[in-house]
Amino acid sequence: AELRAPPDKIAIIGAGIGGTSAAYYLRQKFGKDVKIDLFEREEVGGRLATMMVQGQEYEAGGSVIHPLNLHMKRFVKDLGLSTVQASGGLLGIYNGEALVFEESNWFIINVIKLVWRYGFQSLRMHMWVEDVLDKFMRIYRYQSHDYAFSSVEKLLHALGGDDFLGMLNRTLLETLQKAGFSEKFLNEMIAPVMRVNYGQSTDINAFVGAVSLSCSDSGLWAVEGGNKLVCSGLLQASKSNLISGSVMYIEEKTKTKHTGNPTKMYEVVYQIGTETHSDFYDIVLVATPLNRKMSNITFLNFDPPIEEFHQYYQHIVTTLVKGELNTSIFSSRPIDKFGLSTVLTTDNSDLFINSIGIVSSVREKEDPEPSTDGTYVWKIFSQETLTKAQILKLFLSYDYAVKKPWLAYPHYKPPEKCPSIILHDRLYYLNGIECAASAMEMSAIAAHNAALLAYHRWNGHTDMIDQDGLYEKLKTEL
Ligand SMILES: Cc1cc2nc3c(=O)[nH]c(=O)nc-3n(C[C@H](O)[C@H](O)[C@H](O)COP(=O)(O)OP(=O)(O)OC[C@H]3O[C@@H](n4cnc5c(N)ncnc54)[C@H](O)[C@@H]3O)c2cc1C
Ligand SMILES: CC(C)=CCC/C(C)=C/CC/C(C)=C/CSC[C@H](N)C(=O)O
Repeated sequence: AELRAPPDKIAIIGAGIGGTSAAYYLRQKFGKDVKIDLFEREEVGGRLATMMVQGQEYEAGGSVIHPLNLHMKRFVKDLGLSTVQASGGLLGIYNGEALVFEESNWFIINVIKLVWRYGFQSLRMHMWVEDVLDKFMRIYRYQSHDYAFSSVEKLLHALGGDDFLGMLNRTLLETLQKAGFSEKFLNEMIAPVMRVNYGQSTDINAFVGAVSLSCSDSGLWAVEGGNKLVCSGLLQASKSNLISGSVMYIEEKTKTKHTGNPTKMYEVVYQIGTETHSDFYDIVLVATPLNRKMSNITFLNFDPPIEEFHQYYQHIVTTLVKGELNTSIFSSRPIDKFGLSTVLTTDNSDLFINSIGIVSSVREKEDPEPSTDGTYVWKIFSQETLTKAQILKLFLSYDYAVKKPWLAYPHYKPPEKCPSIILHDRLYYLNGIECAASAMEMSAIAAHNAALLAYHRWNGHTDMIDQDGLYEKLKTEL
């Protein structure tokens, strides 16, 4: 197909995994001559961030990556980074009175325990998640053939039709109830996984529920040295220009280019310290959640106006504590026989935490060495900031407790209506995909899609956008 001259300048707002992977894909599509500016007002990495304590670094935000997250896998390979395993250790589930489930070191014992308590529901649940993941994986084939989608809904529909898209409109609870799962299994096994991963219960949409349950698969991994290294690596590999400033306004204006032609461009107004600057761009990608609390970007004088997004993001606190766990909260067994390295909680546990688990530093290849003094570094997720009294309830003694609050991911409340990807002619929004599910891979998928969409729309390749029947069409192609 005919190609128009590439754009001169592209702006990306936000240098998290979404923004940096967008830079990477835009460079692949538009070539070396396009100037790409990447705006970041805090740290490169965004919600991929580490906390440094006593000379050791730990993941504080996005920490685990699924073995089938193929974009993340590809980035790590292309950037020459190394991986570490991100799961391990034994898991327990606490309901406020007792541990209702305790994992054993022996696979067969776990199977017997699960079948004894829940019949074959655990197996059926894995099959349900696998079915969702199978359809989800179709996106990689579509994207490798350069197909793009103009909305999150169209993207999800292309993966598995009405039923797949319909998962956004149903809660996980109603979906699994309809599929015959028992109240006991939902309360004791499913809700705790939703609490640790998304700070909510089974009231979230069924798609993000499946994504969350996929975290129970084996083979979860992380990037050695910290997941945020992917972002700095992509920034460098894409040869983009990092502008450490905060974007305040975006406005469409007519500019006369060097060719002498009046051209519609976007003026991006940003602040570095107390100084205000501005620059003009042909294409703009917004790679941060658009709401007042998280990005505070105003779209000036657009006709029709660009809608304001009010999606509420879940407040979650990550706390790292080095100390000796007060195991008597969870179990009457002697402390040296506790053996669990993660405890999840049920909705009615009446405990002030969602989860607690031993963490390894970002450089540890294996599980932490057995401790000689009974102390480990524990990562706690809670809805609110933990008080000293609460920490003292959880630990017999502790060396330190460091906290990081997040507006972590959307508060899911199906039916979900996802924000538009195309905000204006050449102005794109990536983070609407989080209304389906928030995860590193989801941002990378949104970034690839936005780069393809921007490229095809720039060149007028409408046949590469929102194609029906892609699955059937690509079945016979390599
Ligand atoms: C505690 C926690 C645990 C998580 N665990 C996992 C996990 O284990 N696995 C997983 O896959 N996902 C996990 N996630 C989700 C995952 O981290 C996010 O989905 C993903 O990192 C989002 O990336 P992003 O680039 O889209 O957004 P962000 O990382 O939020 O990036 C947006 C960037 O834009 C910048 N910005 C905002 N406004 C402006 C402005 N006006 N001007 C300039 N810059 C601006 C911000 O500073 C930020 O750096 C977790 C998230 C949290 C918070
Ligand atoms: C997108 C697909 C198919 C899979 C992604 C699965 C995945 C890794 C989801 C992560 C969900 C999430 C927000 C987890 C937060 S907590 C993670 C972990 N338990 C921790 O201790 O940090």
